[in-house]
Amino acid sequence: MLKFISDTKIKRLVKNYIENETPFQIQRFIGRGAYGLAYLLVHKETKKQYVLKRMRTKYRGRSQTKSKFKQEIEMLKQLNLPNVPKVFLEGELENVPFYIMDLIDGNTFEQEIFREGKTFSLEECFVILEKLLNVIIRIHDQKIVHRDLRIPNILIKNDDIYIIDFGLASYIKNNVLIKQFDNPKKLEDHRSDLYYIGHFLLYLIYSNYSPTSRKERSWQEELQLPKEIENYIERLLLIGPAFSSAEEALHSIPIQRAQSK
Ligand SMILES: Nc1ncnc2c1ncn2[C@@H]1O[C@H](COP(=O)(O)OP(=O)(O)OP(=O)(O)O)[C@@H](O)[C@H]1O
Repeated sequence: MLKFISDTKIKRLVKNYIENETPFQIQRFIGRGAYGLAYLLVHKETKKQYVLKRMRTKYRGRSQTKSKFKQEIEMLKQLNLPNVPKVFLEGELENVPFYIMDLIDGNTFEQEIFREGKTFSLEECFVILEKLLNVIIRIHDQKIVHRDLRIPNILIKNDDIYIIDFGLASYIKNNVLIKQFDNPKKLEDHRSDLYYIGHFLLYLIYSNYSPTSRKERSWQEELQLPKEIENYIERLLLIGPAFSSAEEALHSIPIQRAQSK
C-alpha cells in the first residue's frame, strides 16, 4: 500500500522538480483529462513553449493505469513523427509519472468548429481527411492504433494535421474478430481509428450544415451527400464493408481533387 499523498503535495513536488532540476518553468495549467493533467511550460533560455503531462495523483497506486500512462510515453518516443509531439524528458515523482513534450501551437478541431465557428466545404473536408489518413498510416505502420481520434485530439497548425493524446492507444493485434456487440472504438486494429475518422469527417461536414427540419433524422437523410461519399463514410463507420487498412481508405477517397493534392 502506498502512503497517502495529496494532489497539492504532488503538484508542489512536480513544480519544484521542473523549476529546479530542468531548464523549464511552469506557465499555466492547460487542461485535465480522465487520467492526466497538462501544463504549459517555457524553456528558460530559448523561451520555446512545451507541454508537461502528468498522471492524476489518484491513480498512483493503480498499476494498470500507471503502465498505460507509461506506455503512452513509450509510444510517443517510438513514433518520432513530425505530426506527433516529441518527448523531451520523462520522469516519476512519488509514483506519479510525467513527461515533457512539444507544444503543438495550433487549434484542435473542437476549437476550430465550436470556438472559432469554422466551416468546411466538402472539398476541404476531404483535403483534411487525406492529410489525417497520411499521418494515421505512418502510425499504423509502427503497429500502433490511437483509438481516441476525436476532435479534441486532432490539431491543425499551418494546414498540417497533428495527433495528440495516446492515452488509449494500443499495439495492433492481428486477426481481431469483430463480434456483433463489440464496440468498434475498442478494436485493437486499424478499424478503431477508421471508425473514429468516420465520425471526425461527419463533424467537419456538419460544420457547414444548417438543419432544415426539426425532425430527428439520420446523417444520411440530413446531409444528402453524393452516393459515393455516403458509401465511403458508411465503410469508415463499419456500416458498410470495412476498409482493410488506412491506406485503402486513403486510396478510396471519393473526391478526385483531394487525392491529387
Ligand atoms: N502537445 C500538446 N500541444 C498542445 N496542446 C496539448 C498537447 N498535449 C496536450 N494538450 C492539451 O492539453 C489538454 C490535456 O491534454 P491531453 O488530451 O493529452 O490529456 P488528457 O485529456 O488529460 O488525456 P487523458 O484523457 O489521457 O487523461 C488538452 O486541452 C489538450 O488539447
